Amino acid sequence: MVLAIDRRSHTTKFEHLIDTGVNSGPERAYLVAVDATSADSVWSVEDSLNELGALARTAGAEVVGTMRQRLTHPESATYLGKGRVQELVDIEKQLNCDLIIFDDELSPTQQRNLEKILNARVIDRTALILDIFAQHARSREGILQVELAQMEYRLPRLSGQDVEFTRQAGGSRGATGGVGGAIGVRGPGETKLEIDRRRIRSRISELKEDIEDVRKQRAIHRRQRAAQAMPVIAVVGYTNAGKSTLFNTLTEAGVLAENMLFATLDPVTRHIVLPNHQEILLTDTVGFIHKLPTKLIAAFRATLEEVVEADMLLEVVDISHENAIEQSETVTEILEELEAADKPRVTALNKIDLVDDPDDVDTSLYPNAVPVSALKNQGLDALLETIARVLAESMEEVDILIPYRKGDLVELFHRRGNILKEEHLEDGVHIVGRIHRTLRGYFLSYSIAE
Ligand SMILES: Nc1nc2c(ncn2[C@@H]2O[C@H](COP(=O)(O)OP(=O)(O)OP(=O)(O)O)[C@@H](O)[C@H]2O)c(=O)[nH]1
Repeated sequence: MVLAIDRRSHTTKFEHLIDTGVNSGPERAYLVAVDATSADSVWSVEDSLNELGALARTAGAEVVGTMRQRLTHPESATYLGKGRVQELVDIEKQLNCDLIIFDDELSPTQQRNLEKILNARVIDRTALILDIFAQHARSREGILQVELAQMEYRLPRLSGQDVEFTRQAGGSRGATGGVGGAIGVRGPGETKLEIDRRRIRSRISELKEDIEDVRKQRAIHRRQRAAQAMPVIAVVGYTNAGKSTLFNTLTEAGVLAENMLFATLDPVTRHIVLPNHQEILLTDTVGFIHKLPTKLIAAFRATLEEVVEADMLLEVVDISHENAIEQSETVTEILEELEAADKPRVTALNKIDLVDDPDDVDTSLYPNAVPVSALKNQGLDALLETIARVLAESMEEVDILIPYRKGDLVELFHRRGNILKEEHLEDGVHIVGRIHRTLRGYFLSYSIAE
């Protein structure tokens, strides 16, 4: 995969792993998986292959067949056993395959060995996911994060072929590859491969620095938001569950919604008001996926910090998907990795309009679940009410007397808190109510001692 500048628009774009076939028809992909599932595996190999097929189609390929082999673990040299690899050589000829896509991340050795044996291009699940992320990266932050993950993925896999990268997000600097290029000046005794490695390493450190700047910027934004003291709710969910659509419907924010995996890469935050007049910030995040490459999670740390720092999570589940439960479990596993699984959570069981019998949906399988259709605008009032209720549960009760000269604080309580009792006394407004912990500090000094 090569990064290049789109000269017409002067914006950065990625050249893709899969030829989307505008001129020549889509590339023909054959999918391969090792079935190493055990009794406690969440995903079956069929479901994993189906999903790999959806990913391949999202990237623009046509799926022409699948193969699986039952093994306790993939073979270290060639992923599949020798016999199956030989079978694959025949199949790729018969089916005229352009690509063979493996359902796990291949080690650099597996990749090299398979490339020697097979004629079609060898791609693994990680490279495919990274490619789709690259297609959907919109903001400078998203582009930087995807490029870092791609570079880290490529470094151990370099085999001495050309590495060319000609861009810097934002277009401030460019360097052309090849001998004598701005980065690629050959040092004494250096081979082409060594130069390539050195260039990638130096690009990785540049990217890390840029992403560190992004993180600092985000931390500043979070502090500014904290000063507004509105609870932050992060929208999380499996890719394609309908996060952006729900986010849009709830905020009318116009975030891109596409029927493709990973349309969302960059978090966006919007302000909404709940039915009880409480104000919250809703933040859209990146879609999760089964076998999400760990390098990608690391590269997306700046984005995922929004989830880690949120006060509550709104998980969107595509309840019409046959793997809805597996997808939700995968989301929980990733949240556990991020140490964010214990946050209060509301689940939007989305796409209920596609379910034949909505009454059959077992809402008890998900925390605080509400069936909705983000697209058809169904169930959204109930969802907002549930968010308000769950948020209230994480609020703390206060009993305060606010002097009349502090009218702004009374007003703040009206907007952000739940008032249980309010009376106007001689020396101020007496309020008994619940307020989110982020705001409690403002009112502590007005507490009425027991
Ligand atoms: N029928 C139906 N389709 C929906 C609903 N909500 C979303 N969709 C469709 O599902 C597809 C994916 O929606 P998105 O909102 O882009 O999903 P996402 O979770 O943000 O996706 P990623 O960016 O991949 O994480 C789009 O084609 C939406 O129109 C719904 O309630 N009903």
